[in-house]
Amino acid sequence: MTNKQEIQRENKSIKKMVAFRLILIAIFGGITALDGIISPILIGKLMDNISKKEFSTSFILLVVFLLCFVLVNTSFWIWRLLSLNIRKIINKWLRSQAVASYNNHPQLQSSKILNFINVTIKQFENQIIDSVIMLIYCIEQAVITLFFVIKINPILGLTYLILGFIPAVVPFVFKKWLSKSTDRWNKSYQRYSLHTTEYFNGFYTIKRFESLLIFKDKLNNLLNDSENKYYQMDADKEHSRFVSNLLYSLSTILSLGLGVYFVSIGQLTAGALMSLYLAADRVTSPIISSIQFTNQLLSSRPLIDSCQKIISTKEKPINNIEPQKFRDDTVLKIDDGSFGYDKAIIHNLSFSASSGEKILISGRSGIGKTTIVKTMLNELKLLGGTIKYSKELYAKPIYDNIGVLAQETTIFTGTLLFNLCLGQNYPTTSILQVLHEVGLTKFANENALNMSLGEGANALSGGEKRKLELARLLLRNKKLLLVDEALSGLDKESYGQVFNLILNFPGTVIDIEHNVQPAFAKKYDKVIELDQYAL
Ligand SMILES: Nc1ncnc2c1ncn2[C@@H]1O[C@H](COP(=O)(O)OP(=O)(O)OP(=O)(O)O)[C@@H](O)[C@H]1O
Repeated sequence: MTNKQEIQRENKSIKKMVAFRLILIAIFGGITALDGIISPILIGKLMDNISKKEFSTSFILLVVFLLCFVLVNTSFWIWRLLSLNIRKIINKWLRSQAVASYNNHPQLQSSKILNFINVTIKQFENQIIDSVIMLIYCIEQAVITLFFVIKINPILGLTYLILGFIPAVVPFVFKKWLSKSTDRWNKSYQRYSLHTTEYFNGFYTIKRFESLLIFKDKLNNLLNDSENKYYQMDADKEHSRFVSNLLYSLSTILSLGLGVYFVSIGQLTAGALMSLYLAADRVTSPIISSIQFTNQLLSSRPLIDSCQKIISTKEKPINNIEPQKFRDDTVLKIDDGSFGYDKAIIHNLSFSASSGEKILISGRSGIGKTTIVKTMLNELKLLGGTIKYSKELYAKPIYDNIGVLAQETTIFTGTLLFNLCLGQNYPTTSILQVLHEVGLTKFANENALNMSLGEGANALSGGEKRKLELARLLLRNKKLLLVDEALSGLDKESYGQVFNLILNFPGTVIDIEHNVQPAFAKKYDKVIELDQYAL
Protein backbone atom coordinates (compact mmCIF):
# COMPACT_ATOMS: atom_id res chain seq x y z
CA MET A 1 0.00 0.00 0.00
CA THR A 2 1.42 3.43 -0.92
CA ASN A 3 1.88 6.18 1.59
CA LYS A 4 -0.99 8.15 0.04
CA GLN A 5 -3.39 5.20 0.21
CA GLU A 6 -2.40 4.60 3.81
CA ILE A 7 -3.12 8.25 4.68
CA GLN A 8 -6.49 8.08 2.88
CA ARG A 9 -7.39 4.88 4.73
CA GLU A 10 -6.38 6.43 8.04
CA ASN A 11 -8.41 9.60 7.33
CA LYS A 12 -11.45 7.48 6.47
CA SER A 13 -11.18 5.50 9.70
CA ILE A 14 -10.76 8.74 11.73
CA LYS A 15 -13.88 10.18 10.09
CA LYS A 16 -15.80 7.00 10.92
CA MET A 17 -14.61 7.05 14.53
CA VAL A 18 -15.57 10.72 14.96
CA ALA A 19 -18.96 10.24 13.26
CA PHE A 20 -19.75 7.23 15.45
CA ARG A 21 -18.90 9.16 18.60
CA LEU A 22 -20.91 12.16 17.44
CA ILE A 23 -23.97 9.91 17.06
CA LEU A 24 -23.44 8.57 20.59
CA ILE A 25 -22.93 12.13 21.82
CA ALA A 26 -26.25 13.12 20.23
CA ILE A 27 -28.01 10.15 21.92
CA PHE A 28 -26.56 10.70 25.39
CA GLY A 29 -26.79 14.49 24.98
CA GLY A 30 -30.50 13.99 24.26
CA ILE A 31 -31.00 12.04 27.50
CA THR A 32 -28.94 14.61 29.42
CA ALA A 33 -31.03 17.39 27.91
CA LEU A 34 -34.12 15.94 29.63
CA ASP A 35 -32.67 17.76 32.62
CA GLY A 36 -34.32 20.85 31.11
CA ILE A 37 -37.80 19.51 31.82
CA ILE A 38 -37.33 17.23 34.85
CA SER A 39 -36.83 20.01 37.42
CA PRO A 40 -39.59 22.26 36.02
CA ILE A 41 -42.09 19.35 35.97
CA LEU A 42 -41.08 18.28 39.49
CA ILE A 43 -41.32 21.75 40.99
CA GLY A 44 -44.57 22.58 39.19
CA LYS A 45 -46.22 19.30 40.24
CA LEU A 46 -44.92 19.59 43.82
CA MET A 47 -46.31 23.10 44.06
CA ASP A 48 -49.73 21.98 42.84
CA ASN A 49 -49.67 18.85 45.15
CA ILE A 50 -48.60 20.82 48.20
CA SER A 51 -51.23 23.47 47.60
CA LYS A 52 -53.77 20.61 47.46
CA LYS A 53 -52.09 19.06 50.58
CA GLU A 54 -51.39 15.72 48.75
CA PHE A 55 -48.23 14.84 50.66
CA SER A 56 -48.05 11.05 50.09
CA THR A 57 -48.07 11.43 46.28
CA SER A 58 -45.46 14.13 46.70
CA PHE A 59 -43.08 11.58 48.25
CA ILE A 60 -43.69 9.08 45.40
CA LEU A 61 -43.04 11.95 43.01
CA LEU A 62 -39.73 12.63 44.71
CA VAL A 63 -38.58 8.98 44.33
CA VAL A 64 -39.54 8.90 40.63
CA PHE A 65 -37.67 12.11 40.02
CA LEU A 66 -34.63 10.88 41.93
CA LEU A 67 -34.45 7.96 39.47
CA CYS A 68 -34.78 10.42 36.58
CA PHE A 69 -31.90 12.50 37.93
CA VAL A 70 -29.73 9.35 38.26
CA LEU A 71 -30.47 8.55 34.60
CA VAL A 72 -29.65 12.10 33.49
CA ASN A 73 -26.41 12.22 35.50
CA THR A 74 -25.24 8.84 34.23
CA SER A 75 -25.92 9.95 30.70
CA PHE A 76 -24.07 13.25 31.36
CA TRP A 77 -21.06 11.30 32.63
CA ILE A 78 -20.99 9.15 29.45
CA TRP A 79 -21.52 12.26 27.31
CA ARG A 80 -18.50 13.94 28.94
CA LEU A 81 -16.29 10.87 28.41
CA LEU A 82 -17.32 10.72 24.75
CA SER A 83 -16.51 14.43 24.34
CA LEU A 84 -13.05 13.93 25.82
CA ASN A 85 -12.54 10.94 23.57
CA ILE A 86 -13.42 12.89 20.43
CA ARG A 87 -11.01 15.62 21.44
CA LYS A 88 -8.25 13.04 21.92
CA ILE A 89 -8.83 11.50 18.49
CA ILE A 90 -8.93 14.83 16.66
CA ASN A 91 -5.92 16.28 18.49
CA LYS A 92 -3.85 13.20 17.77
CA TRP A 93 -4.90 13.22 14.13
CA LEU A 94 -4.21 16.93 13.59
CA ARG A 95 -0.81 16.74 15.26
CA SER A 96 0.30 13.69 13.31
CA GLN A 97 -1.02 15.26 10.08
CA ALA A 98 1.02 18.37 10.76
CA VAL A 99 4.21 16.34 11.19
CA ALA A 100 3.38 14.26 8.11
CA SER A 101 2.81 17.32 5.97
CA TYR A 102 6.23 18.65 7.03
CA ASN A 103 7.76 15.30 6.01
CA ASN A 104 6.23 15.71 2.58
CA HIS A 105 6.97 19.35 2.23
CA PRO A 106 9.95 20.47 4.32
CA GLN A 107 9.93 23.86 2.58
CA LEU A 108 7.16 24.78 5.04
CA GLN A 109 8.58 26.85 7.87
CA SER A 110 9.07 24.63 10.90
CA SER A 111 7.99 27.49 13.19
CA LYS A 112 4.58 27.48 11.47
CA ILE A 113 4.17 23.77 12.11
CA LEU A 114 5.32 24.14 15.72
CA ASN A 115 2.90 27.00 16.25
CA PHE A 116 0.16 24.86 14.75
CA ILE A 117 0.98 21.94 17.05
CA ASN A 118 1.38 24.03 20.20
CA VAL A 119 -1.24 26.72 19.78
CA THR A 120 -3.63 26.34 16.87
CA ILE A 121 -4.69 22.83 17.83
CA LYS A 122 -5.57 23.99 21.38
CA GLN A 123 -7.67 26.79 19.88
CA PHE A 124 -9.23 24.31 17.50
CA GLU A 125 -10.16 22.18 20.49
CA ASN A 126 -11.75 25.07 22.40
CA GLN A 127 -13.33 26.98 19.57
CA ILE A 128 -14.40 24.21 17.25
CA ILE A 129 -14.61 20.75 18.82
CA ASP A 130 -16.12 21.97 22.09
CA SER A 131 -18.43 24.37 20.27
CA VAL A 132 -19.78 21.67 17.96
CA ILE A 133 -20.42 19.28 20.87
CA MET A 134 -22.10 21.99 22.94
CA LEU A 135 -24.10 23.19 19.96
CA ILE A 136 -25.57 19.70 19.49
CA TYR A 137 -26.44 19.56 23.19
CA CYS A 138 -28.00 23.03 23.26
CA ILE A 139 -30.15 22.37 20.20
CA GLU A 140 -31.35 19.12 21.76
CA GLN A 141 -32.21 20.79 25.03
CA ALA A 142 -33.97 23.69 23.31
CA VAL A 143 -36.06 21.36 21.11
CA ILE A 144 -37.03 18.91 23.91
CA THR A 145 -37.92 21.67 26.33
CA LEU A 146 -39.80 23.60 23.69
CA PHE A 147 -42.09 20.63 23.05
CA PHE A 148 -42.78 20.52 26.77
CA VAL A 149 -43.49 24.25 26.96
CA ILE A 150 -45.82 24.11 23.95
CA LYS A 151 -47.64 21.18 25.54
CA ILE A 152 -48.36 23.23 28.68
CA ASN A 153 -49.67 26.20 26.75
CA PRO A 154 -49.21 26.46 22.96
CA ILE A 155 -49.65 30.23 22.70
CA LEU A 156 -47.31 30.96 25.55
CA GLY A 157 -44.86 28.27 24.33
CA LEU A 158 -44.70 29.75 20.83
CA THR A 159 -44.30 33.22 22.29
CA TYR A 160 -41.28 31.97 24.24
CA LEU A 161 -39.87 30.50 21.05
CA ILE A 162 -40.30 33.73 19.07
CA LEU A 163 -38.94 35.89 21.87
CA GLY A 164 -36.07 33.42 22.38
CA PHE A 165 -34.93 34.18 18.87
CA ILE A 166 -34.54 37.92 19.47
CA PRO A 167 -30.89 37.51 20.52
CA ALA A 168 -30.24 35.53 17.30
CA VAL A 169 -29.56 38.79 15.47
CA VAL A 170 -26.29 39.12 17.39
CA PRO A 171 -24.07 36.69 15.41
CA PHE A 172 -25.01 38.33 12.12
CA VAL A 173 -24.01 41.71 13.46
CA PHE A 174 -20.79 40.50 15.06
CA LYS A 175 -19.67 37.78 12.63
CA LYS A 176 -17.17 39.70 10.47
CA TRP A 177 -15.89 41.67 13.40
CA LEU A 178 -15.12 38.54 15.46
CA SER A 179 -13.55 36.76 12.53
CA LYS A 180 -11.24 39.71 11.89
CA SER A 181 -10.10 39.95 15.50
CA THR A 182 -9.32 36.20 15.62
CA ASP A 183 -7.32 36.55 12.41
CA ARG A 184 -5.41 39.56 13.75
CA TRP A 185 -4.48 37.69 16.90
CA ASN A 186 -3.43 34.58 14.98
CA LYS A 187 -1.03 36.55 12.79
CA SER A 188 0.38 38.47 15.70
CA TYR A 189 0.94 35.30 17.74
CA GLN A 190 2.66 33.63 14.78
CA ARG A 191 5.09 36.57 14.59
CA TYR A 192 5.80 36.32 18.31
CA SER A 193 6.29 32.57 18.15
CA LEU A 194 8.64 32.81 15.14
CA HIS A 195 10.83 35.43 16.79
CA THR A 196 10.92 33.55 20.10
CA THR A 197 12.07 30.38 18.35
CA GLU A 198 14.77 32.37 16.56
CA TYR A 199 15.80 33.93 19.87
CA PHE A 200 16.42 30.51 21.41
CA ASN A 201 18.11 29.11 18.30
CA GLY A 202 20.36 32.12 17.88
CA PHE A 203 20.90 32.85 21.57
CA TYR A 204 24.70 32.73 21.51
CA THR A 205 24.95 34.85 18.37
CA ILE A 206 22.73 37.47 19.99
CA LYS A 207 24.65 37.30 23.26
CA ARG A 208 28.09 37.49 21.66
CA PHE A 209 27.05 40.43 19.49
CA GLU A 210 25.73 42.11 22.66
CA SER A 211 22.22 42.47 21.25
CA LEU A 212 20.39 40.65 24.04
CA LEU A 213 18.60 43.79 25.24
CA ILE A 214 17.51 44.76 21.74
CA PHE A 215 16.12 41.29 21.08
CA LYS A 216 14.44 41.22 24.48
CA ASP A 217 12.75 44.55 23.72
CA LYS A 218 11.67 43.27 20.33
CA LEU A 219 10.20 40.12 21.89
CA ASN A 220 8.45 42.21 24.54
CA ASN A 221 6.90 44.43 21.89
CA LEU A 222 5.74 41.41 19.92
CA LEU A 223 4.39 39.84 23.09
CA ASN A 224 2.55 43.06 23.97
CA ASP A 225 1.05 43.22 20.54
CA SER A 226 0.01 39.58 20.65
CA GLU A 227 -1.50 39.88 24.14
CA ASN A 228 -3.35 43.06 23.18
CA LYS A 229 -4.82 41.33 20.16
CA TYR A 230 -5.72 38.32 22.29
CA TYR A 231 -7.45 40.63 24.77
CA GLN A 232 -9.23 42.38 21.92
CA MET A 233 -10.40 39.06 20.50
CA ASP A 234 -11.86 38.04 23.87
CA ALA A 235 -13.23 41.52 24.51
CA ASP A 236 -15.06 41.41 21.16
CA LYS A 237 -16.64 38.13 22.21
CA GLU A 238 -17.66 39.73 25.50
CA HIS A 239 -19.28 42.67 23.66
CA SER A 240 -21.27 40.22 21.61
CA ARG A 241 -22.20 38.25 24.76
CA PHE A 242 -23.27 41.46 26.52
CA VAL A 243 -25.68 42.40 23.74
CA SER A 244 -27.01 38.82 23.67
CA ASN A 245 -27.61 38.84 27.41
CA LEU A 246 -29.45 42.16 27.28
CA LEU A 247 -31.76 40.86 24.58
CA TYR A 248 -32.17 37.64 26.56
CA SER A 249 -33.33 39.56 29.65
CA LEU A 250 -35.82 41.46 27.54
CA SER A 251 -37.30 38.26 26.10
CA THR A 252 -37.55 36.67 29.58
CA ILE A 253 -39.44 39.62 31.07
CA LEU A 254 -41.81 39.85 28.11
CA SER A 255 -42.66 36.14 28.28
CA LEU A 256 -43.09 36.14 32.07
CA GLY A 257 -45.42 39.10 31.78
CA LEU A 258 -47.53 37.15 29.31
CA GLY A 259 -47.54 34.13 31.70
CA VAL A 260 -48.82 36.28 34.55
CA TYR A 261 -51.58 37.48 32.26
CA PHE A 262 -52.63 33.86 31.45
CA VAL A 263 -52.79 32.99 35.18
CA SER A 264 -54.84 36.14 35.82
CA ILE A 265 -57.46 35.06 33.24
CA GLY A 266 -57.53 31.51 34.66
CA GLN A 267 -55.94 29.70 31.68
CA LEU A 268 -52.95 28.48 33.73
CA THR A 269 -52.32 27.30 37.31
CA ALA A 270 -49.53 28.88 39.37
CA GLY A 271 -47.68 25.50 39.31
CA ALA A 272 -47.94 25.30 35.51
CA LEU A 273 -46.64 28.87 35.25
CA MET A 274 -43.75 27.92 37.54
CA SER A 275 -43.01 24.85 35.30
CA LEU A 276 -43.35 26.99 32.24
CA TYR A 277 -41.13 29.74 33.60
CA LEU A 278 -38.39 27.31 34.65
CA ALA A 279 -38.65 25.32 31.43
CA ALA A 280 -38.77 28.46 29.32
CA ASP A 281 -35.42 29.40 30.70
CA ARG A 282 -34.18 26.04 29.45
CA VAL A 283 -35.44 26.95 25.99
CA THR A 284 -34.04 30.44 25.77
CA SER A 285 -30.67 29.76 27.47
CA PRO A 286 -29.72 26.94 25.11
CA ILE A 287 -30.88 29.11 22.21
CA ILE A 288 -28.62 31.92 23.45
CA SER A 289 -25.78 29.44 24.00
CA SER A 290 -26.33 27.95 20.53
CA ILE A 291 -26.01 31.46 19.16
CA GLN A 292 -22.81 32.01 21.09
CA PHE A 293 -21.36 28.68 19.94
CA THR A 294 -22.39 29.46 16.37
CA ASN A 295 -20.69 32.81 16.82
CA GLN A 296 -17.59 31.02 18.01
CA LEU A 297 -17.69 28.67 15.02
CA LEU A 298 -18.26 31.51 12.56
CA SER A 299 -15.35 33.46 13.98
CA SER A 300 -13.14 30.39 13.65
CA ARG A 301 -12.98 30.49 9.87
CA PRO A 302 -9.32 31.65 9.90
CA LEU A 303 -8.54 28.79 12.26
CA ILE A 304 -10.10 26.22 9.96
CA ASP A 305 -8.28 27.77 7.00
CA SER A 306 -4.95 27.59 8.78
CA CYS A 307 -5.61 23.91 9.70
CA GLN A 308 -6.50 23.14 6.10
CA LYS A 309 -3.43 24.92 4.83
CA ILE A 310 -1.13 22.91 7.08
CA ILE A 311 -2.69 19.49 6.78
CA SER A 312 -3.57 19.55 3.11
CA THR A 313 0.02 20.06 2.00
CA LYS A 314 0.44 17.11 -0.29
CA GLU A 315 3.71 15.60 -1.34
CA LYS A 316 4.76 17.26 -4.56
CA PRO A 317 6.39 15.04 -7.15
CA ILE A 318 9.61 16.85 -7.93
CA ASN A 319 11.64 15.31 -10.73
CA ASN A 320 10.59 12.39 -12.76
CA ILE A 321 13.83 10.46 -12.36
CA GLU A 322 13.83 7.19 -14.26
CA PRO A 323 16.31 4.40 -13.61
CA GLN A 324 18.49 3.77 -16.64
CA LYS A 325 20.23 0.72 -18.03
CA PHE A 326 23.68 1.93 -19.05
CA ARG A 327 25.79 -0.14 -21.39
CA ASP A 328 29.01 0.37 -19.44
CA ASP A 329 29.57 0.67 -15.67
CA THR A 330 28.12 4.21 -15.53
CA VAL A 331 25.97 4.69 -12.44
CA LEU A 332 25.03 8.34 -12.85
CA LYS A 333 24.73 10.73 -15.77
CA ILE A 334 23.77 14.39 -15.75
CA ASP A 335 23.14 16.01 -19.15
CA ASP A 336 22.87 19.78 -19.51
CA GLY A 337 21.63 20.04 -15.92
CA SER A 338 20.37 23.43 -14.79
CA PHE A 339 20.10 23.93 -11.06
CA GLY A 340 18.58 26.73 -8.98
CA TYR A 341 15.36 28.08 -7.51
CA ASP A 342 13.22 30.56 -9.46
CA LYS A 343 16.07 31.00 -11.91
CA ALA A 344 18.97 28.67 -12.74
CA ILE A 345 22.26 29.45 -11.00
CA ILE A 346 24.17 26.53 -12.51
CA HIS A 347 23.68 26.02 -16.26
CA ASN A 348 24.25 23.04 -18.55
CA LEU A 349 26.31 20.97 -16.17
CA SER A 350 27.11 17.58 -17.73
CA PHE A 351 29.12 14.77 -16.26
CA SER A 352 28.87 11.07 -15.60
CA ALA A 353 30.23 8.79 -12.90
CA SER A 354 31.17 5.16 -13.21
CA SER A 355 30.90 2.68 -10.40
CA GLY A 356 33.40 3.36 -7.63
CA GLU A 357 34.63 6.59 -9.21
CA LYS A 358 35.64 9.46 -6.93
CA ILE A 359 34.72 12.83 -8.41
CA LEU A 360 35.45 16.25 -6.98
CA ILE A 361 33.22 19.18 -7.93
CA SER A 362 34.65 22.40 -6.66
CA GLY A 363 33.19 25.87 -6.52
CA ARG A 364 33.25 29.07 -4.55
CA SER A 365 30.92 29.82 -1.68
CA GLY A 366 27.30 30.45 -2.69
CA ILE A 367 27.77 29.11 -6.21
CA GLY A 368 25.13 26.40 -5.78
CA LYS A 369 26.83 23.33 -4.34
CA THR A 370 24.10 22.48 -1.82
CA THR A 371 21.52 23.21 -4.53
CA ILE A 372 23.11 20.53 -6.75
CA VAL A 373 23.14 17.99 -3.89
CA LYS A 374 19.47 18.65 -3.06
CA THR A 375 18.45 18.39 -6.71
CA MET A 376 20.35 15.13 -7.13
CA LEU A 377 18.41 13.83 -4.13
CA ASN A 378 15.14 14.88 -5.78
CA GLU A 379 14.47 17.41 -3.02
CA LEU A 380 14.59 20.35 -5.46
CA LYS A 381 13.33 20.73 -9.00
CA LEU A 382 15.82 20.25 -11.81
CA LEU A 383 15.34 23.35 -13.97
CA GLY A 384 16.70 21.86 -17.17
CA GLY A 385 18.45 18.79 -18.59
CA THR A 386 18.29 15.31 -17.12
CA ILE A 387 19.62 13.27 -14.22
CA LYS A 388 19.83 9.53 -14.79
CA TYR A 389 20.78 6.90 -12.25
CA SER A 390 21.60 3.29 -12.99
CA LYS A 391 19.04 0.65 -12.02
CA GLU A 392 21.33 -0.56 -9.25
CA LEU A 393 21.56 2.91 -7.76
CA TYR A 394 18.06 4.25 -8.18
CA ALA A 395 15.48 3.09 -5.69
CA LYS A 396 12.31 4.44 -4.16
CA PRO A 397 12.90 6.13 -1.82
CA ILE A 398 15.98 7.58 -3.42
CA TYR A 399 17.79 7.53 -0.05
CA ASP A 400 18.01 3.72 -0.07
CA ASN A 401 21.29 3.72 -1.99
CA ILE A 402 22.37 7.34 -1.89
CA GLY A 403 23.77 8.97 1.24
CA VAL A 404 24.88 12.49 2.08
CA LEU A 405 27.81 13.61 4.14
CA ALA A 406 27.27 17.29 4.93
CA GLN A 407 29.07 20.01 6.82
CA GLU A 408 26.69 19.74 9.76
CA THR A 409 25.92 16.47 11.51
CA THR A 410 22.68 16.32 13.41
CA ILE A 411 23.09 14.54 16.71
CA PHE A 412 19.92 13.55 18.54
CA THR A 413 19.38 13.36 22.27
CA GLY A 414 20.05 9.70 23.08
CA THR A 415 22.84 7.17 23.09
CA LEU A 416 25.60 6.78 20.54
CA LEU A 417 23.88 3.54 19.50
CA PHE A 418 20.63 5.37 18.83
CA ASN A 419 22.48 8.03 16.88
CA LEU A 420 24.05 5.40 14.65
CA CYS A 421 20.95 3.29 14.09
CA LEU A 422 18.33 6.08 14.26
CA GLY A 423 15.74 3.58 15.43
CA GLN A 424 16.61 0.87 12.89
CA ASN A 425 18.18 -2.48 13.79
CA TYR A 426 21.77 -3.40 12.94
CA PRO A 427 23.93 -6.21 14.36
CA THR A 428 26.32 -5.01 17.06
CA THR A 429 29.26 -6.54 15.18
CA SER A 430 28.51 -4.36 12.10
CA ILE A 431 28.19 -1.28 14.30
CA LEU A 432 31.52 -1.92 16.01
CA GLN A 433 33.14 -2.62 12.65
CA VAL A 434 32.05 0.68 11.07
CA LEU A 435 33.19 2.59 14.15
CA HIS A 436 36.64 1.03 13.64
CA GLU A 437 36.50 1.82 9.91
CA VAL A 438 35.87 5.51 10.49
CA GLY A 439 38.51 5.74 13.17
CA LEU A 440 36.14 6.14 16.11
CA THR A 441 37.94 3.23 17.74
CA LYS A 442 37.59 4.66 21.24
CA PHE A 443 33.82 4.37 20.88
CA ALA A 444 33.89 0.87 19.41
CA ASN A 445 32.77 -0.94 22.55
CA GLU A 446 29.40 -1.73 24.07
CA ASN A 447 29.84 0.66 27.01
CA ALA A 448 30.47 3.61 24.72
CA LEU A 449 27.55 2.64 22.49
CA ASN A 450 25.24 3.10 25.44
CA MET A 451 26.82 6.42 26.35
CA SER A 452 24.36 9.28 26.19
CA LEU A 453 25.41 11.97 23.72
CA GLY A 454 23.19 14.59 25.29
CA GLU A 455 21.82 17.76 23.80
CA GLY A 456 23.95 18.97 20.89
CA ALA A 457 26.50 16.21 21.53
CA ASN A 458 29.06 18.55 23.02
CA ALA A 459 31.08 15.46 23.90
CA LEU A 460 32.03 15.02 20.22
CA SER A 461 34.45 17.17 18.21
CA GLY A 462 33.58 18.43 14.72
CA GLY A 463 35.73 15.73 13.13
CA GLU A 464 34.16 13.02 15.31
CA LYS A 465 30.68 14.16 14.35
CA ARG A 466 31.57 13.91 10.68
CA LYS A 467 33.00 10.43 11.25
CA LEU A 468 29.82 9.43 13.06
CA GLU A 469 27.81 10.52 10.01
CA LEU A 470 30.10 8.45 7.80
CA ALA A 471 29.62 5.48 10.15
CA ARG A 472 25.83 5.91 9.76
CA LEU A 473 26.25 5.77 5.98
CA LEU A 474 28.65 2.81 5.98
CA LEU A 475 26.30 0.88 8.23
CA ARG A 476 23.64 1.26 5.55
CA ASN A 477 25.92 0.21 2.65
CA LYS A 478 25.18 3.26 0.54
CA LYS A 479 26.31 2.89 -3.08
CA LEU A 480 26.67 6.59 -3.84
CA LEU A 481 28.02 9.15 -1.43
CA LEU A 482 27.21 12.82 -2.06
CA VAL A 483 29.53 14.99 0.00
CA ASP A 484 28.37 18.55 0.66
CA GLU A 485 31.43 20.42 1.90
CA ALA A 486 32.22 17.91 4.62
CA LEU A 487 35.88 18.95 4.62
CA SER A 488 35.12 22.57 5.56
CA GLY A 489 35.90 23.73 9.02
CA LEU A 490 38.05 20.76 10.03
CA ASP A 491 41.51 21.04 11.57
CA LYS A 492 44.48 19.65 9.63
CA GLU A 493 44.42 16.23 11.26
CA SER A 494 40.66 15.67 11.00
CA TYR A 495 40.71 17.06 7.43
CA GLY A 496 43.22 14.38 6.39
CA GLN A 497 41.30 11.64 8.17
CA VAL A 498 37.91 12.55 6.74
CA PHE A 499 39.45 13.07 3.28
CA ASN A 500 40.93 9.52 3.38
CA LEU A 501 37.61 8.08 4.52
CA ILE A 502 35.80 9.80 1.63
CA LEU A 503 38.38 8.63 -0.88
CA ASN A 504 38.25 5.06 0.44
CA PHE A 505 34.46 4.96 0.57
CA PRO A 506 33.36 1.60 -0.83
CA GLY A 507 31.15 3.09 -3.55
CA THR A 508 30.92 6.03 -5.90
CA VAL A 509 31.63 9.48 -4.47
CA ILE A 510 30.63 12.93 -5.73
CA ASP A 511 32.43 15.30 -3.41
CA ILE A 512 31.26 18.89 -3.78
CA GLU A 513 33.66 21.21 -1.96
CA HIS A 514 34.55 24.84 -1.65
CA ASN A 515 38.24 24.66 -0.99
CA VAL A 516 40.27 21.54 -1.57
CA GLN A 517 44.03 21.83 -1.35
CA PRO A 518 45.71 20.95 -4.73
CA ALA A 519 47.67 18.07 -3.16
CA PHE A 520 44.37 16.47 -2.15
CA ALA A 521 42.42 17.46 -5.28
CA LYS A 522 44.68 15.50 -7.61
CA LYS A 523 43.84 12.25 -5.80
CA TYR A 524 40.29 12.25 -7.20
CA ASP A 525 39.59 10.41 -10.45
CA LYS A 526 37.99 13.49 -11.96
CA VAL A 527 37.75 17.17 -11.00
CA ILE A 528 34.98 19.48 -12.24
CA GLU A 529 35.21 23.25 -11.75
CA LEU A 530 31.75 24.74 -11.22
CA ASP A 531 32.74 28.34 -12.09
CA GLN A 532 32.30 27.81 -15.84
CA TYR A 533 28.67 26.69 -15.31
CA ALA A 534 27.68 29.62 -13.13
CA LEU A 535 27.25 32.31 -15.75
N1 LIG B 1 15.46 28.31 -0.86
C1 LIG B 1 16.12 29.16 -1.64
N2 LIG B 1 15.46 29.99 -2.46
C2 LIG B 1 16.12 30.85 -3.28
N3 LIG B 1 17.47 30.95 -3.32
C3 LIG B 1 18.18 30.15 -2.52
C4 LIG B 1 17.55 29.21 -1.64
N4 LIG B 1 18.52 28.55 -0.97
C5 LIG B 1 19.70 29.05 -1.41
N5 LIG B 1 19.50 30.00 -2.34
C6 LIG B 1 20.52 30.77 -3.06
O1 LIG B 1 21.11 29.92 -4.03
C7 LIG B 1 22.50 30.18 -4.12
C8 LIG B 1 23.27 28.88 -3.94
O2 LIG B 1 23.08 28.39 -2.63
P1 LIG B 1 23.82 27.08 -2.14
O3 LIG B 1 23.49 26.89 -0.72
O4 LIG B 1 23.52 25.98 -3.07
O5 LIG B 1 25.33 27.50 -2.30
P2 LIG B 1 26.64 26.76 -1.82
O6 LIG B 1 27.58 26.78 -2.97
O7 LIG B 1 26.31 25.44 -1.22
O8 LIG B 1 27.10 27.76 -0.70
P3 LIG B 1 28.15 27.58 0.51
O9 LIG B 1 29.45 27.18 -0.08
O10 LIG B 1 28.21 28.93 1.09
O11 LIG B 1 27.54 26.56 1.40
C9 LIG B 1 22.83 31.20 -3.06
O12 LIG B 1 22.95 32.46 -3.70
C10 LIG B 1 21.64 31.19 -2.14
O13 LIG B 1 21.41 32.47 -1.63
